[in-house]
Amino acid sequence: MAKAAADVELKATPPVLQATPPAFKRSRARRLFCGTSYSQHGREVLCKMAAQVAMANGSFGVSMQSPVQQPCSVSVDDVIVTTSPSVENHHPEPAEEADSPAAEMFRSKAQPSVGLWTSKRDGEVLLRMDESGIGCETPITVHELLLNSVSQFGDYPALSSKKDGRWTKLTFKEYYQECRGAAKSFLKLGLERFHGVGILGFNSAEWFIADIGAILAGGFAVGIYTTNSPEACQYVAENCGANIIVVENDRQLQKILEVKSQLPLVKAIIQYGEELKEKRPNLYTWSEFMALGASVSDDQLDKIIASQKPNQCCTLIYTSGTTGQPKGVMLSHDNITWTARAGGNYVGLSKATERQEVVVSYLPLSHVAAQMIDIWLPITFGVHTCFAQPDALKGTLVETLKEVRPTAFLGVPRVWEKMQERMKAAGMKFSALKKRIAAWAKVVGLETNLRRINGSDELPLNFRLARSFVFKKVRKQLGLDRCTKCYTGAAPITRDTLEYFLSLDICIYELYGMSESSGPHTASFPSSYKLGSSGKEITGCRTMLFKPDSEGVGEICFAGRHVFMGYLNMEDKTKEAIDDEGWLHSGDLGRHDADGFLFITGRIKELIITAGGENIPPVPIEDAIKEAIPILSNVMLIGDKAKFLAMLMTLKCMVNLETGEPEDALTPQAIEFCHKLGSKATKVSDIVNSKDPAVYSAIQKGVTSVNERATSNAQKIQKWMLLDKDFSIAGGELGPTMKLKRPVVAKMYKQQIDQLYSD
Ligand SMILES: Nc1ncnc2c1ncn2[C@@H]1O[C@H](COP(=O)(O)OP(=O)(O)OP(=O)(O)O)[C@@H](O)[C@H]1O
Repeated sequence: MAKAAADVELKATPPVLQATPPAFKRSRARRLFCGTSYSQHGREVLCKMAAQVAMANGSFGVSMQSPVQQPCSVSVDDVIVTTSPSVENHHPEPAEEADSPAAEMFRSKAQPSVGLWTSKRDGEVLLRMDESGIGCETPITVHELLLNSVSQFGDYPALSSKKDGRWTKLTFKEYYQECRGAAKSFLKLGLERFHGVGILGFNSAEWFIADIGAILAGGFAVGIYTTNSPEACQYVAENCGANIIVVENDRQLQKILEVKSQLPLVKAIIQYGEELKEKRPNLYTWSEFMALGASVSDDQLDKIIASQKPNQCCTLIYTSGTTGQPKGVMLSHDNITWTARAGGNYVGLSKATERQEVVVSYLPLSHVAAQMIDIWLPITFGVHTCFAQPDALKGTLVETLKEVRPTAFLGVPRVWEKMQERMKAAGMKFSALKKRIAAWAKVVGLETNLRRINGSDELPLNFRLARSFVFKKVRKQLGLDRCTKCYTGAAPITRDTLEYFLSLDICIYELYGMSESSGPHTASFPSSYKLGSSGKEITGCRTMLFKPDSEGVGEICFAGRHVFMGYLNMEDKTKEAIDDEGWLHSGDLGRHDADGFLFITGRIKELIITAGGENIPPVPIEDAIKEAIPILSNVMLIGDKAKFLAMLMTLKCMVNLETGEPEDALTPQAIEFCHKLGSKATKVSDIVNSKDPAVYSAIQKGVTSVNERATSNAQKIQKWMLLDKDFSIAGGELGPTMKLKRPVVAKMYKQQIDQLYSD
């Protein structure tokens, strides 16, 4: 039996117990813990954890004595745990003998001091270990997570893809082998340690395999938004030091080729989704790429895998830039593996061995939410991921949902809103009788579900009837008939949309978090739900409301093992995000209710501060306007440093399914709205060019009704303008998760805004 050792260093600084595995000491691939503990119990936990990691590295039969206060040795059957009082005093001893190549790697990577954050690509951080519970579980790497997954779910289906009308699937075992294969090929192509593999394309098995392959090969997995311009792709590729770019198709390839001459570090491009239109040096098809790794040995790859540490970066998530230049959010192995475990446990995901969950992968994978839901939770819990078609968001998503019938589904608010709009439009075509039944069912559905949220478990007869004859059919038509976990996240959702789905007996649970928290921070689920709240912290995560006002609203700050490592190459931005005590400042405003539910009330970065000095969060006003005037698609409140508030508005119009561009034709729902007012308009231009009196006065009426409810005069909308084109991702006004890019809109429509304030 191999002897192993782990060192534990302790420092008496409240409030968190931190530990960072591993560095290297003495003759074997041992791991070092730098811990901060403020209690005897904390020290015990730290020692236990060190022992666990030592065990994971090949030592068995651990038993422990209680650790003592000062520098000490805790003798363990196979593990020697040494404790000493200060992290700063630690200097790793040089290796005496190099008995494994992994040891060699560890030695060269040992850092004299590590903190809670870093902005260096090869940096390490202290892990924010808890004293007990899930927060003190042994940190693992992505590779260790994969091995766990293979041993538990090896033969279960992991990934299913539909091509030319046929589904093909990979089991967890096969998936793992494919990832290893991709890792070898990346090494062959010259992927360097802590350098990026940029992945630019729609969700597919190849996307996942490239992502994980990049990590196993010691690089960074870096999703690039498919909506990025060539320059935005260049920014990300340059920032992460990409050696390799993986693209889906010729359209994405052309973007990279356009900027390739300015990316000297890029050594190869791989295209996975369609055949190459032309051959070029260093351009590979997916199968050519996968074949390259044949000459790389398992041993070579295993050495690199063995050198990886849970507290090192493996993934970069680039923020979508709704508030400025995108930042590379560095996520460590532990950020990903711990958050997936903690988040999945919290919302009650079942393991494949009990009941296999199924999800549909369609949201942009460069976003942290999609990576968590589609890649990391599935690997942790053995979830089966099925890929939607590339035109999912242009209309085919529901077809895939109907076919796959997922058990869990995450939609960003805009996805739920679009579903709501389509269902309303379809409802308009119902016969009078069907319309009456639907209206009755929705009233019953909402009333009953609101009562159930407030604790009632009564299911009255009318509700049961509505469920049998209406709700079940609706769920089936949406492909959500098996789905017990419907989520929204990534942006605020309106109460109107939540209530609409609740009236159809679909309760949408909220996830709240950010890239910097590896995805989720709070979540709601059936027994922990309040309408309009984003739930409570995932077990092991903590919230602090910074500088709360008289109503208890303060900046939401996070702590826990989900907090990111830092922004790549952006030390100042990192220091702005993580304060001296280690709290991550989200920039969001929120309050807790008496039961501990978090309500998000706005974003500091979005606050409008009028010339009169009043702070106004725009979202509640915008939501109220959209609810009062259903023909509106997008609205943006403006008035920063101005004397009064004004609003830009767009109308609901059809979208070109190919380009995603908004068209001039109004949606059937918008046309119906106009007809009810006596307007014959069928196009956006009909309304805007003629300032259609019926529509304009209906909008003014809605604005006036919202103004009447305003808490102060400063919160009233004094002027508004209808734009002749809806906002869109293609147009640049919306981010990839369909979040409004306020600074971009302000710039694009400067002339119109100036006009509002000059008249
Ligand atoms: N459930 C939710 N309700 C309301 N807002 C949410 C929710 N989930 C996430 N958000 C918002 O999204 C933000 C995190 O977004 P993310 O990390 O994806 O950054 P981004 O939008 O891509 O980029 P940027 O930082 O440039 O805005 C949160 O800070 C919060 O404002």
